[in-house]
Amino acid sequence: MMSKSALLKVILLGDGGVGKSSLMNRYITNKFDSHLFHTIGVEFLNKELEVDGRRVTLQIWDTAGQERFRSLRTPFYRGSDCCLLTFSLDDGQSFQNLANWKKEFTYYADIKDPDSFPFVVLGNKLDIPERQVSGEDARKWCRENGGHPYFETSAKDATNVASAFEEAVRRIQMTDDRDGHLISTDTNTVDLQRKSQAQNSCC
Ligand SMILES: Nc1nc2c(ncn2[C@@H]2O[C@H](COP(=O)(O)OP(=O)(O)OP(=O)(O)O)[C@@H](O)[C@H]2O)c(=O)[nH]1
Ligand SMILES: [Mg+2]
Repeated sequence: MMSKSALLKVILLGDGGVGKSSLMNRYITNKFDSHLFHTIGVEFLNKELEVDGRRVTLQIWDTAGQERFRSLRTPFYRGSDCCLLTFSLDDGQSFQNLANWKKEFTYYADIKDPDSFPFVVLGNKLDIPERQVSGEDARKWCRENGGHPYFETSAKDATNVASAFEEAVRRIQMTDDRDGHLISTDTNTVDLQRKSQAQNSCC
């Protein structure tokens, strides 16, 4: 039986139109729609995968980036295991807004220690030749804001999409391993008190 820790919630945040829904659709259904409607509120889809020999169910939450939908998306941030901060490489403003997205997420998800929370940054629409954001600037931002991994993706031609989601899983597993979360599951609780008593009576 799978433990609860195998269900990983990953949330996509970023300005309206940067391609969050397209990235999720590309990853889950391997399809791309060039006339996608703006998302209203949130939607989620599950995908089972294996990363580095561990089976997980990835639950991808796609949110509405437009400001007018703020109150519809923020209640769904809690319980996220990883946040994918997304911008569009042909839209400098969406890159400038990454800091606001990180702040909004940290606040509404109630993240106690943002420095150790796994964020992954995605620069999408790599297939569009007219870039407004250089890879160098994006990497610099990631370095200076917590050392986040950075991926340049294209939902249109599928570049790096699977790699980015798999990196999210890896980051969660790294954080969980470090904090020891994977040791404790619903069916197998370790009782430290009892163990120490047993050791005392034995020796
Ligand atoms: N050329 C290109 N277009 C893309 C790419 N990803 C998304 N698009 C297009 O960009 C537009 C917006 O994409 P969405 O996926 O709806 O953007 P979103 O971030 O979900 O937007 P909201 O739901 O409003 O937050 C659509 O017309 C997509 O077809 C990409 O990688 N390359
Ligand atoms: Mg959308």
